[in-house]
Amino acid sequence: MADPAAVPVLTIDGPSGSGKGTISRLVAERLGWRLLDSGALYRAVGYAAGEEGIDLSDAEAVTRCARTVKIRFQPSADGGETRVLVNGHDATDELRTETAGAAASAIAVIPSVREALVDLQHAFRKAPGLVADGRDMGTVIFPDAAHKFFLTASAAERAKRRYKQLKDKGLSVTLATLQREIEARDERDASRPVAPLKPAEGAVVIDTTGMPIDEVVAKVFAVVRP
Ligand SMILES: Nc1ncnc2c1ncn2[C@@H]1O[C@H](COP(=O)(O)OP(=O)(O)O)[C@@H](O)[C@H]1O
Ligand SMILES: Nc1ccn([C@H]2C[C@H](O)[C@@H](COP(=O)(O)OP(=O)(O)O)O2)c(=O)n1
Repeated sequence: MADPAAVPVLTIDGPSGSGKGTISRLVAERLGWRLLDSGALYRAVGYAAGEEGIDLSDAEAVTRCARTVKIRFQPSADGGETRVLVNGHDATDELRTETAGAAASAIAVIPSVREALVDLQHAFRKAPGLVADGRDMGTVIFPDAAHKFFLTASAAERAKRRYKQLKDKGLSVTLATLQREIEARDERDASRPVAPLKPAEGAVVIDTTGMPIDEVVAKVFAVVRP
């Protein structure tokens, strides 16, 4: 079997709404590489735990859930959004809400939950390459990645982006609440002792405030040069 460590990885970390998912998808498409949306795994565990009636601060029960939950990414038949199946149920719509983001952030502070998801994340590393998006892709999960990026943008701009995204999907949200939730999540993700949100050593930091998506992609490819 080919050595997974020989498969190139490009990591894109950053806070909520910085554009990680969008940029990762575009970069992976252009390189013809696989994609790992690690945030979806944490969201899925938070969701599955909630479905089982588990208190999200019960580290033991949430860890058991993280070890047993079945998460499957299913490309949509019409080329649209990838569906996320959690224990066989299509939970894509539930997972995109800010409630699911907050639940993911809450269970992500539990070290044994993070450990339970490591092998699953490493399994995405398959030829010809992987683009991995999250909080600790460059620092913890793929420290040997060839290219590491960290996207940021002002909290106000990230809240505006998320507001538009959720409104477009028909969800009822307010800008002020979203900005508060995003700032609370930033604070928790960046201050936790294990795998906190921070740029990996040597990561290229891109402040995307006021920068169009194609320009961010161009900045990535200025470094990667396919
Ligand atoms: N540079 C950008 N300028 C404007 N909008 C952006 C930019 N990057 C992403 N977006 C939009 O912001 C929203 C959140 O982006 P997303 O990629 O989901 O962020 P993240 O994965 O970091 O939470 C999406 O609707 C996306 O289209
Ligand atoms: N690699 C990761 C990815 C996500 N998390 C946690 C922390 C985040 O607030 C939640 C949700 O992450 P996700 O990337 O889906 O959220 P955003 O799209 O950035 O809003 O999961 C993590 O701890 N480590």
